[in-house]
Amino acid sequence: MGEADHLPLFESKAAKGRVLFKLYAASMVMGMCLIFAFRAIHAPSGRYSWIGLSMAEVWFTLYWLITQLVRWNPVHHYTFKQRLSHRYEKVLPGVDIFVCTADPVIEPPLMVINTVLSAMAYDYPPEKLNIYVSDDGGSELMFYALLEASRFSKYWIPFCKRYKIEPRSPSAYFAQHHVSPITNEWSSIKNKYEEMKKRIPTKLEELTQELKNEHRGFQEWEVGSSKHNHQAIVQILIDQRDPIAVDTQGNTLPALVYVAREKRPEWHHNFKAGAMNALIRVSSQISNNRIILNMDCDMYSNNSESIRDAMCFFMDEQKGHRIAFVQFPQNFDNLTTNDVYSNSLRVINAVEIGGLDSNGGCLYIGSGCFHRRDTLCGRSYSKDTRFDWDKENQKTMIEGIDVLEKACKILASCTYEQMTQWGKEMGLKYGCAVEDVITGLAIKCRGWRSVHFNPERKGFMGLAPTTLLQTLIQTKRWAEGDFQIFLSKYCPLIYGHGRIPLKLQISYCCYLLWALNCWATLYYVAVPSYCLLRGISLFPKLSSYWFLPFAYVFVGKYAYSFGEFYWTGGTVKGWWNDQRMWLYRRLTSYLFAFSDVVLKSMGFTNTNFIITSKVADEDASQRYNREIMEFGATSPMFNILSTLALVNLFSFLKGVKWVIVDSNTNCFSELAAQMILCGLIVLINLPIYQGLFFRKDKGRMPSSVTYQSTILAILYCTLAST
Ligand SMILES: O=c1ccn([C@@H]2O[C@H](COP(=O)(O)OP(=O)(O)O[C@H]3O[C@H](CO)[C@@H](O)[C@H](O)[C@H]3O)[C@@H](O)[C@H]2O)c(=O)[nH]1
Ligand SMILES: [Mn+2]
Repeated sequence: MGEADHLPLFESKAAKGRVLFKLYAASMVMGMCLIFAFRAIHAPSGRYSWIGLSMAEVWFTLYWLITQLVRWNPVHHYTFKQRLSHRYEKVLPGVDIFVCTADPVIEPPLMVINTVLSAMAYDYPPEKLNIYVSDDGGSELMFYALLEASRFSKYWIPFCKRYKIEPRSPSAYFAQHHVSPITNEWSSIKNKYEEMKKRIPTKLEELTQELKNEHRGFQEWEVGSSKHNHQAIVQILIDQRDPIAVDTQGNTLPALVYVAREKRPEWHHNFKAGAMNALIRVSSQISNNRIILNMDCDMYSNNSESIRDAMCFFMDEQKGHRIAFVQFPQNFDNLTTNDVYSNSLRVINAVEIGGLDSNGGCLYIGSGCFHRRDTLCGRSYSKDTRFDWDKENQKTMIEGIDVLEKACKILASCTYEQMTQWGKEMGLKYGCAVEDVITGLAIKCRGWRSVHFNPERKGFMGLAPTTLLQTLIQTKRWAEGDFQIFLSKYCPLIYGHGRIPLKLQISYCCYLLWALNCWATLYYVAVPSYCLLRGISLFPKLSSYWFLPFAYVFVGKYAYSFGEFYWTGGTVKGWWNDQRMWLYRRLTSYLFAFSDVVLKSMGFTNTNFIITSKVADEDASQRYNREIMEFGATSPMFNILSTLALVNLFSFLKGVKWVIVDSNTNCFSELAAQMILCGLIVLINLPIYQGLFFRKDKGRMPSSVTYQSTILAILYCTLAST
């Protein structure tokens, strides 16, 4: 072994500028202490609004402290893929790639096969890749699309590899490269893609018997079977042992397997976690690769080297044996310039998760995560854990394809998990809306570490929701799942005690306590405006020294958040939108998440998983591209947002009237802070007023919401003024 053989396969660097950050944090803490001193010294006796506000401030401070811990010492990792290839090219482990889809209408098969094709074209020995598609929609349309993809891959993979193109999802590639750089072959492959697109039916009626005759697999769909009621279907579309399973250059193709686990109305299917567990079992029968990559159907591979990146972590001689999973950030390619719904997860990806990583291991957040199979299946870490990568452990199949498929069907049946540890100690955990976060936490509590890897060229690109309601519902699912974990036996502060570092336990709370944020925020939005109407002052006078800490903390917090957002590549307007969305999320998603968790713990509701739609109608997507906020649906969430926006508008106007019309400057000085607060809330809510009163398009606020919230707001204000 030469000198070079001892160099690590990855290195980690701490972020710079930490001293400045720590000074800033210390000064903020001082500011906050002064605020509490003011609250204590000036507390008017028996005023509940004051006590409430103080409590809200205590909460904000506690939560802010957690967010600082998450920012304390972020690390970034860098991989050395050449060293990997130099040392291990021959013994690179096989990878099973899981793609989950659940509904052919809101997750169009064409999108799914683009994800599949991008996975098949990874820069990795193709004989070591196995792609498994889990179709919870149990749809023949999906199956047909996959059949087409298996044929197209014969052309697509050699094309990708010869010209080293990126990204390797055909639709994303052609969208980014309008003009051909490589003429002839480029046009021919593009034509093939377009033809394939035309052949894939979008409606079941278009799937003719003639098309179905192309593959024996269609016989698996029994008469009367539906999304929620059908037998297990496992079809190996590309069998690597088959001599014809080669691309146009004669290279082996990655294996491709279609799986629709059995669904019966009387059996709970446990959403994505259930699908993943079925895939873990089915794949163990077919390829049993040691590394598993999970991709959501809407998230294609944007970087053909990601598998090699992940291997640099797993195969590192020094630290690799303890790493259970490598999570790539989730990036989105359908965001608008200023990201109206703040879906980019910009700061979370660039700052927070790296911080969690240094505090003991990042979160598992679903799509874009590489796992070791055994850790996902419940194995605990022990000091002697060592992996022998040289030992070839890919399964060599001897069974015929029919026998294999039959065996797999049993593994994908409803009854298989009965009386087993699946969903508990094995595989992904059930019963939580964020199966990923809870599973990742449990893995870390078994002694493993994890890595967050955020390379220059993004690893995965997905679709973010494109309407306000979809965004809020998605956030609600996340906040609900997270809060559920906090209240469960897996609460990191208890379950993690002695198992993971304390700073990681607390860091987890940054997300697990999202839902609780609703109360303090709701209070801050609803009560100061109420008191403004009554003429009750809740903050120090403008001329008082006590005003300074408030101003400092407020400006400091937002200036910092702006800097962070801007330096991680956001725009000014994007930051403003981000602030608005945080407010809306707290006022609606978190509130509903909180209530649902409480109701669930009392046994009134069940965990649900509302799948985010990946399609939007023409009209709505035009508005999305123009960054016009989309309301256009009735939802109690909109009622809350509109009512609060109006309440603040009325209070602000009343305050302005005092100052300007009545020239009551004394009153201004007393209530200035509240007026500023209301004024800012009004400013940030401009899109709501537009949606309520000024817009004519289909995306405006439904008139029922307008009426209801106006009446409510007027009632609230009348109550305050009397
Ligand atoms: O019954 C179900 C429901 C969903 N899915 C799949 O789960 C994935 C995620 O669903 P989506 O509606 O796109 O949710 P997102 O909020 O975008 O997903 C994020 O949040 C989820 C947890 O809430 C994680 O599982 C995901 O990996 C993460 O990207 C999709 O591929 C779905 O097809 C299933 O396979 N079966
Ligand atoms: Mn998604």
